[in-house]
Amino acid sequence: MIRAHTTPQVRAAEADLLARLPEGALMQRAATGLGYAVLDLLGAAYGRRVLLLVGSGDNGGDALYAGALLARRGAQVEAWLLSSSAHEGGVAALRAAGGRIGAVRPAEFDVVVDGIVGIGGRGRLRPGAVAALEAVAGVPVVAVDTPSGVDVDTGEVDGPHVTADVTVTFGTHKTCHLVDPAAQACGAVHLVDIGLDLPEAPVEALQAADVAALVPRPHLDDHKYTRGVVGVRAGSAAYPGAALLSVAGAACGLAGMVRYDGDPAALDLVRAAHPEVVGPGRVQAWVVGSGSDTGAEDAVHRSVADGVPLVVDADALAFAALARGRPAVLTPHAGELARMLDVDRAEVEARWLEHARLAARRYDAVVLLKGRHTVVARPDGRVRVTTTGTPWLATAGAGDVLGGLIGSLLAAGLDPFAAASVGSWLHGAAATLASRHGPIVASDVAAAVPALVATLPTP
Ligand SMILES: NC(=O)C1=CN([C@@H]2O[C@H](COP(=O)(O)OP(=O)(O)OC[C@H]3O[C@@H](n4cnc5c(N)ncnc54)[C@H](OP(=O)(O)O)[C@@H]3O)[C@@H](O)[C@H]2O)[C@@H](O)CC1
Ligand SMILES: Nc1ncnc2c1ncn2[C@@H]1O[C@H](COP(=O)(O)OP(=O)(O)O)[C@@H](O)[C@H]1O
Ligand SMILES: [K+]
Repeated sequence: MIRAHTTPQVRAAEADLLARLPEGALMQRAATGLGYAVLDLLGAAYGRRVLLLVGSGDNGGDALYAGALLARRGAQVEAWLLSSSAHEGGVAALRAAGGRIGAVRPAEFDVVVDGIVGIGGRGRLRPGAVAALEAVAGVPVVAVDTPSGVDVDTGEVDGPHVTADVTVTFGTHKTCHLVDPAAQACGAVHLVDIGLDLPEAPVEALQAADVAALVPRPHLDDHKYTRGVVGVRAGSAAYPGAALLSVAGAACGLAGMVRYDGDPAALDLVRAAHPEVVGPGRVQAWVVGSGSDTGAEDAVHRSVADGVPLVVDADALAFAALARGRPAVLTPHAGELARMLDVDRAEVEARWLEHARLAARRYDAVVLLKGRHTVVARPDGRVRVTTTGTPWLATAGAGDVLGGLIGSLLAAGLDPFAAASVGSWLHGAAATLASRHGPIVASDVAAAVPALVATLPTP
C-alpha cells in the first residue's frame, strides 16, 4: 500500500524522531537518498552539471547536502539561492565539497534540483522562484520532497509550479504525489525511508499485493451462488451497447453468475455475446444506470428496494439520492459529479479530492470519481486513489465496463470501498495490459481482466 500522510502528521512524526536522533541526522538521511536518486538519473556524477534551486528552508537544505554529495563525486554543482537566507550547514557543506554558490547560466545544466520549497510552502510561488523556473525551462528536474508550487495536502495547483521528471520524497508519500493535478507534476515518485513512525493515512493507493489480498477467489467448496450473483440493469433499446459493456465488466469471472434485467432486445444481444448470462432473478448486487435512458429512475428504485449493494452509474446518478445510506458505489466522471453537486466541471477538475469527499458525505455512499487518477472516497473522508491505467483508457464505454466489474466484486462480498478501489485498480491495470502502449476499446479492457487477475501475486 502507498500511504499519503498530511503535513501535520509528518511534522509530528518528524518531531518525535528528531528528539531521538543526533542533530542533522534526519536531513542527512533525506539528502543521501536524494543525492543517489539524482545520480541514478544522471547515470554518473563526474563532469555532470547540476543546478540547485535553493529556498530558505530545510527543503533547500536537503538540496544543498545532496549537491555536496554529488560534488564530492565529481559533479559540477552550483546553487542558486532564491532567498536572502539559506540552510547554513548545507551552504557550508556544498562549499567544502567544491560546489559553487552564486551567478549561474541555467541553459548549461544536465539536471535541476528543485529545493525551493517542500512541505513548508504557503500560497503561490514567489516571483523570484517563478523567474528561476522560467530560466531553467527544458532542463530535467528532480523535485525535493514535492514539486514546488503545488499544494501538498490537497493535490491542487494554483499558479506556476515545478513539473518534475522525478520527485524524491521522504518518510511517506503526500497527497500531492497521488491526487491530480499535482500528481501529474511529480513525474516518477521515489520514497526515501527516513524512519518516521506514522499513524493511519487518510489517503492511500492500492498496490498489486493489496489487490491480490482483497480480490475474491473461489474456495474449494464454493458453487456459483456462494460466489455471488451480480445483476445488471443497464442499456435500453436506444443504447444496447451499454448493456453489452456493463455485462462484459460484470462477466469477468469474479462473481459466480451474471443476470441481465433490462430491455428484451438488448437481452438478445447480451445472450449472443455472453451465453453464460441469465435473465432476471435474485442477486447479491445490482449495477444500475449506464445507457438506461428513461428507465434509470425505475431501475434505481427497484434495485434499492432489493436491499442489496449497488453500483449507480451514468443516467442513474441523477437518482443517486435514492441510494443514500445504502451500501452503494456511485461512479461519476467529473461532469456527472459536477451535476450531482451543482458546481462547474472545472471546479471538480481543479479540486478532485475535495469534491469526491463532499459527494461521499452528501450522498452518504462511496463515491468513485473517474479520471486519470480516479479518487474513491468514503463518507468518513477516507480516500483511495487509483494509479493504474493508461490514457488509452479514455475511450467510450470504459466506464460501463468499470461499473460491471465493481458490481461483480460487490456481489462476491467486498464492501463498497474495497469493491470500488479494487475494481478501479483492476480496470486500469487491465487497460495497460490490453493496450501495450497502443489503442484499445472498452471491450478489450474487460477481456484482459481474467489474465490480469491470474498474474496477481498469491497472497
Ligand atoms: N518532515 C520531515 O520529516 C523531513 C523534512 N525534510 C525536509 O524539510 C522540508 C520542510 O522544510 P521547512 O519546514 O523548512 O519548509 P520548506 O518546505 O523548506 O519551506 C519553508 C520556506 O519556504 C519559503 N516559502 C514558503 N512558501 C513559499 C512560496 N510560496 N514561494 C517561495 N518560498 C516559499 C519560506 O521562506 P520565508 O517566508 O522565510 O522567506 C519558508 O521559510 C521538507 O519538505 C523536506 O524537504 C528533510 O530534510 C528531513 C525530514
Ligand atoms: N487520461 C486518462 N488516463 C487514464 N484513464 C482515464 C483517463 N481519462 C479517463 N480515464 C478512465 O477512463 C474511463 C472512462 O469512463 P467514462 O468517462 O465513464 O466513459 P464512458 O461513459 O464512455 O464509459 C474511466 O475509468 C476513467 O477513469
Ligand atoms: K521542492
